[in-house]
Amino acid sequence: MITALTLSGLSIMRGERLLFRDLSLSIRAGEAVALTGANGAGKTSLLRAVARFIRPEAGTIGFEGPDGALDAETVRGQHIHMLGHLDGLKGGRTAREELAFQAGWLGGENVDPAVAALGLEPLLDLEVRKLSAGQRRRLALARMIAAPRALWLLDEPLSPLDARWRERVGTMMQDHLKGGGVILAAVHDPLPIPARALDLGGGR
Ligand SMILES: Nc1ncnc2c1ncn2[C@@H]1O[C@H](COP(=O)(O)OP(=O)(O)OP(=O)(O)O)[C@@H](O)[C@H]1O
Repeated sequence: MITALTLSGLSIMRGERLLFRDLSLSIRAGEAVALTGANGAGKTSLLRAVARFIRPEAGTIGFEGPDGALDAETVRGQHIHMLGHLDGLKGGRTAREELAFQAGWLGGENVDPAVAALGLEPLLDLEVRKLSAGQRRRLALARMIAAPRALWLLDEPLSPLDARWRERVGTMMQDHLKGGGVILAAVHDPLPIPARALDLGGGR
């Protein structure tokens, strides 16, 4: 469990460009933050820094659990789901195989609740490469139900979803928060749940 995520004095560079500097934020269990900003402002880069895929130029990213500070590598290995806009799925597997693989790799055992929550039953025998963008996104989201983890880092999670699935995934997010989860989501459209806004401003 993560009780708080704290960013202090964070600066991130990509290439030669400083995307933002001196960013501070604290998110507690049960809270969602909607990260906004223009194209290129650094939303994805911030999510990737929290997931430890890239190193900040300055500042710290800290995680707390019920017994105090959590080691960042443990957090990355056990407590984070990162959902990028490319979904991270293998095209040649069936949806059933891919979900079983991803859930198993992340330590999830029973995929049935995830299949039901994301309405995947009719899609399970299709190859991932044959799924539509919204169907792929639902498959990608299913791993977060199949292998529960506290911190959801979501990059434009709802963008390919139709109105019905936006609403259902909104309910999933709300359930995650009620269970003590934390959500940091990069968005261009408002999230369908109460969320604090953090605007990274102009990009290029
Ligand atoms: N690997 C990289 N090397 C150099 N520059 C990069 C790299 N990845 C991203 N950038 C640059 O960093 C800046 C921020 O990119 P990022 O993807 O974080 O923006 P974003 O706010 O998520 O944008 P969008 O709304 O378009 O998704 C962009 O100008 C991009 O070109």
